[in-house]
Amino acid sequence: MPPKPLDYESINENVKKSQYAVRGELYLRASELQKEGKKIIFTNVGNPHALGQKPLSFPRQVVALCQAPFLLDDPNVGLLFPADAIAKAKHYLSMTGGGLGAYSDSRGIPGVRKEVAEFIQRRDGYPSDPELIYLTDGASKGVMQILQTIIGGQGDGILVPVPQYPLYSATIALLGGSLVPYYLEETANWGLDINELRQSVNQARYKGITVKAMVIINPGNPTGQCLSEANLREVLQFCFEENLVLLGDEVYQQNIYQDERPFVSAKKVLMDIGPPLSKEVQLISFHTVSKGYWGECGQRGGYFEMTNIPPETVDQIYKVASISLSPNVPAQIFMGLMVNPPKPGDISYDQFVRESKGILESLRRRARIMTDGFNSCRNVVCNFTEGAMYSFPQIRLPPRAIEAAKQAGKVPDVFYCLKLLEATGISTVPGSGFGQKEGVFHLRTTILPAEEDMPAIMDSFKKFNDDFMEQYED
Ligand SMILES: Cc1ncc(COP(=O)(O)O)c(CN[C@@H]2CONC2=O)c1O
Repeated sequence: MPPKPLDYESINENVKKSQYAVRGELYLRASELQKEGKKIIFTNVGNPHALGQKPLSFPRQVVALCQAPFLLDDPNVGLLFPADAIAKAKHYLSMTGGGLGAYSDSRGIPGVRKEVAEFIQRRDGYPSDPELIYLTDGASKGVMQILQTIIGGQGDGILVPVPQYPLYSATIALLGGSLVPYYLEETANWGLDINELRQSVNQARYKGITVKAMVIINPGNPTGQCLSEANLREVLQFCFEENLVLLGDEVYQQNIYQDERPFVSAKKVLMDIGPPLSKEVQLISFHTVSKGYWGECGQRGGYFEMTNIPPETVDQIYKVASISLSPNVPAQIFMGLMVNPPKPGDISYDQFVRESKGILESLRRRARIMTDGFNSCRNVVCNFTEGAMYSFPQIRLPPRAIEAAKQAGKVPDVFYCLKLLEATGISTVPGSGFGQKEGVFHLRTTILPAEEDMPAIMDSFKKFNDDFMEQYED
């Protein structure tokens, strides 16, 4: 009997090649332990609401009214919802062709795309065209669609930072393309070195790979570094010289925990540079409602903006977007609300600022608590989380621990993270899931556990780690 079409040996080899560690072996083991009744702290995913963060009130009020427009006809609606939420709900409902249950335009609701363009203009000080902004089911789907547009086969290479967020490595594998790594320098606070970039591109070309794009994740995941304007100018100049499209993953642009390097978009720096680059360099910028102080991961709202992309290519991207009919409509409203939040003088403005500021200030404190906690541990060093939502400490494993991992048939940092999980219930992602230099080991955790729980979590980690090092050190 020949293998059936969906027998393992029959399925697409690219599917088998793709890996996504954020919900990989550690997550699966943690889920098993949870089922057995062990208390697990899931810090593997940047999923703020799953770790207790409360949603912002205003967006939920607006979307609740959009989901249940009959409430707007209730004479008591004003007793439960502020007037500006009611007005906003009517504003978005008027944009949908039939409410949240109807498909929207495959590129997203034009009115929301216009609000995204206006946000980008306010942020960067340069024009943004709503026709070149597509709303997507989370930034993930936008990234996947653009990579699909670029990668035609094994010969097409994508420059990806290492450590990287495995959406990129997994999607490149799925599409049968080639990942071309450029290593971030941990000792330079995960700095990006143009010479390293050039070397990676040359090595790839030597192997016959056509490097077509470069990914930057700014702020970084898992590394948390924020790129300076100078870094971005170097990167854009590099893309211009090497004929690369720049994919600017900027989903953490609201998550900034230091004042030295505030977020600046690749779009703004490109426009600041001026011609020829500002007219020539192709740039796709991504954003989401999943991060920042919104953390609305489950809503699945995102966008990408296209800069210097030829109309005939935009038409192809539109055609492919049409295959999926419509991005999810409630999430488009969340996106509209994110880029166009309550303004000074609005009834909900004070509450919105209080809630959002509170979340961001707490994240900044938690970034510091976690970094300092890791740096107080034996054989652990950790760069400060300048941005994003993660801490990525280096774990200096003694040779006997590496040997024990080998005996257990595990990659060293997987071995360490499994021991950590079993001992403390802290569920992390091994650094090997993000890529790292040979012989250097890390783990990624989020800075999302509740602030009041953070000291106890760090104490629990320190006890485990120092006992582990005691056990395996010579
Ligand atoms: C750099 C980066 N880009 C895109 C995404 C996708 O976001 P959407 O929710 O908009 O699709 C994530 C999600 N971060 C994952 C999710 O949680 N932990 C992570 O590392 C991310 O970290």
